[in-house]
Amino acid sequence: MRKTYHRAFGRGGHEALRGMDLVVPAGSAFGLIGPNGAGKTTFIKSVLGIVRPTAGTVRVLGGSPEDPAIRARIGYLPERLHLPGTWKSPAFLATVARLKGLKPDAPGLLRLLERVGLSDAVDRRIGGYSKGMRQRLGLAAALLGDPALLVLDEPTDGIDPMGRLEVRRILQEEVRRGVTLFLNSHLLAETERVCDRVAILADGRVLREGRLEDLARGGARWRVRFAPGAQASALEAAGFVPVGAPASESKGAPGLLVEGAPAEGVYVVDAADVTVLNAALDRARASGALLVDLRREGADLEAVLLGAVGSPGVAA
Ligand SMILES: Nc1ncnc2c1ncn2[C@@H]1O[C@H](COP(=O)(O)OP(=O)(O)OP(=O)(O)O)[C@@H](O)[C@H]1O
Repeated sequence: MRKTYHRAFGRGGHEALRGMDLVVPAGSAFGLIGPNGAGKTTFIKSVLGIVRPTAGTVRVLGGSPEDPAIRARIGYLPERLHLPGTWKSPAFLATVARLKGLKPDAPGLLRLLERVGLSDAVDRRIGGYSKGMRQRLGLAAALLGDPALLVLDEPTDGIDPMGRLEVRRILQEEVRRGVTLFLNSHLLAETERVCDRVAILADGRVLREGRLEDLARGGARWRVRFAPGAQASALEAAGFVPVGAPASESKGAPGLLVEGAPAEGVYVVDAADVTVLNAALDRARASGALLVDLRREGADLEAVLLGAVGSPGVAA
């Protein structure tokens, strides 16, 4: 898909999307990340039929984003929310429900407001709401009618950490319900916690796309620290490789290259799943070793993003 914004009264234009190709599997929690100006909002607006691609096609929920029946199954929280300041939230939600072709049901709307943590604010005018409260109201509007697809552009913008936790809980509930979640957030920790797939967009193109496990977490390698006194030979026989040891010296895991400064009691082990990991730990414990710390090796999403788009100076 391509999108060029044409300049008024001028020639040429700005290519916001330059051949973007992306499939979001149904039922996934999909995160779109990338630097400012990458084209994320343009892509979201194309998916929603708000912006028409210059070239290419968008299919959403098996149909066209311009089909009202398809649009009715999408919940959208825009990046910039425009809310009627003199209204109260139940009236606002009732109007959004009507616009979505739903019959507003007052107790249902109050339950929804309670779900997003706004039950104490139903009698106040929206104009007096904080940024976080406005975002929560926007989320409630997006959730109206139990959409099959939730498209959220910076949903936790302006929300405090406790509020973010609440929003995350709601999004996780929705994903468990079978909703497809499409999230654009500059808070990478947010994307990491909520999403199972991620695409990195830069300069109008998808640079990387895949399961978060595969992109970010390095998957199979674990770093383990044992209490002083553990028998190194027994640990190596159990598959643990001391950090800093050249691979050739490793008996337990041939081919495993372990970089880093040698640190007493610190080892890595490759284990494809938790059963293999626990079997290795059982072998270590059987030799008398005591586990002190265990963490998965691998880059976080920030490192993956920087690796894909280069340094911030280059990426901007
Ligand atoms: N209506 C428009 N007219 C002209 N250019 C636009 C328009 N909307 C976006 N652009 C340009 O298209 C490019 C992509 O913008 P877009 O808002 O999609 O990026 P983004 O990844 O969402 O950025 P951010 O993270 O800053 O919100 C930018 O260079 C932007 O200036």
